[in-house]
This record gives sequence, structure tokens and C-alpha cells, in this order.
Amino acid sequence: MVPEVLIKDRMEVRIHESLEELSIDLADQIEELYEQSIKDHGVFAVALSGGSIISLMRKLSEAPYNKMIDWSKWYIFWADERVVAKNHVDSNYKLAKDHLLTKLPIVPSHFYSINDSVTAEEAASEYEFVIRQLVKTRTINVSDISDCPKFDLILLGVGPDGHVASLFPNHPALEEKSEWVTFITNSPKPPLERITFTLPVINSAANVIVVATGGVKAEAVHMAIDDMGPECQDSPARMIQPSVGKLMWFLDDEAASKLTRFS
Ligand SMILES: O=C(O)[C@H](O)[C@@H](O)[C@H](O)[C@H](O)COP(=O)(O)O
Repeated sequence: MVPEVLIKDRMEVRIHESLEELSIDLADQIEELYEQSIKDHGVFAVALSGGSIISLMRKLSEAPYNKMIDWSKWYIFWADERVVAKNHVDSNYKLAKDHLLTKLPIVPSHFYSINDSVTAEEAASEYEFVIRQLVKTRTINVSDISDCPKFDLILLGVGPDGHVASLFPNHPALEEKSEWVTFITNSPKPPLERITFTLPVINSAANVIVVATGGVKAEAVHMAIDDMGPECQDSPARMIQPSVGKLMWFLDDEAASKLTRFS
């Protein structure tokens, strides 16, 4: 089935009848963005999040995608990470590795996970340092309008409260403008300690994909996408507005159930 597609400015909303259809469409779109990035600068620098998005990306490990893609060109980052050991059940690195990355022939040295043996503050600043080095060598592109990294693709889930990455409603981390990676020690969603890309970095990406499924996300999706009054202004998901890049939302019918169809 073809998804229902809504377009507003540089935002595209793709609504699917089933998770299976969403997963196939997600893999198709990621493959297309990969092709564009390779044509543009020869590599594909992708940042992942935690949560259900990882299992929704599973089609990438199946035919035809697994054979169409030159996986040696992929560089994997985390838009946010829980500050726990890499083998801890809460680790976003472990989640991605167990359910996706080990099923793909990506070069292991192309996984850029955080240092899990230091404090959240140190992990954030070390991670930013690593990204800065990769921007210097242009493994990660640089934004056309600031000195921020321009990831080829940042993939985000969204929480029922509208959080994206580890940027939670009304949290001071949302105000961070100078750091690329910041840390929090009081996450409303456990575990408490996390590192996260800041809004300037997310909004400098060439492409941002946000995935939300299930009725529990319907209100957050409505607040993030629809033209609403002041009550939606606190939604971190609504703050995802790439300055130059493209924003795509992938929803299932339930997550889209409160959405105003705008085109
Ligand atoms: O580490 C995390 O907790 C995540 O990166 C977080 O931002 C997640 O993506 C959303 O909470 C959506 O998670 P679900 O898709 O599982 O609801």
C-alpha cells in the first residue's frame, strides 16, 4: 500500500496502515538518502536513537536492501545515549547492535559509541570531540550556514511527552546553543543520566526522520505537527525544524489519529 503523504514546507508526513508497511517505506527512504549522500560526498553518516525505531529499521538487514547498499560507506553515531555500560540492557548502543547493526556488514570501526567508563559530562564532551575530529576530515559534513556538523541522516523516536533524543519538555538542555553534545542527569524517562545531540546539531542535519507509532504517541504527534496555540510550544518534537535539510515523519494510523490533514 502507498502511504498517505502530507507535505508542508520542507516537512513530509508519511502515514501507514501497518507497521510492516511503515518498515518497508522507512527502509526505502533510508536507501534513497544513502544514495544521495554517496553521490554528494561518498559516505553516509547516520545518527540513531533508542526505542522502537531500531526494530522498525529491521528491513534494512533483509533483501533487497542488504545487497543494494555498500555498508562500508556507513558511519554510525547516536543522537542520544543512556550513560550505562555498553553491555547494559538500557544501552542504546547495545539495542542497535543486537537488533540491527550485527545483522549488517558495517565496518565495526565505523560505530561511534560513547565512552561508557566516564561521567555523563565527560562522555558528552568526549563524544563532541570525536565528532569535531570527523567534521575536520569531512567524514561528517559541515553545515552550510554554521559550524555545526551536518549529519546525512538523524533518526529520532518521539516519546508520549514529545521528547526527542534525550531532549525533554521544559528541560534546560533544550536551550543549549553552543555545545553539540550535552548531558543530563535528571531524565524523566529512566535511566537518569544521558547524553544527547543539541537542537542546533539536529536541525543542521541534511535529513531528519522522526518515527512514531501507536495511539500513545497521537497527542505528541498532534502537538508537534499541527498548527496549534501556545500549548504546543513546549514540545521538543515541534522544535525539530531543520534549517536547510528535510524533515520526514513516519507514522502509523494510530499515531496519526489526532492529526489535522493539512494537504
Ligand atoms: O534513549 C531513548 O530513550 C531514546 O532515544 C528516546 O528518545 C526514544 O527514541 C523515544 O523515547 C521513543 O521511544 P519508543 O519509540 O520506544 O517509544
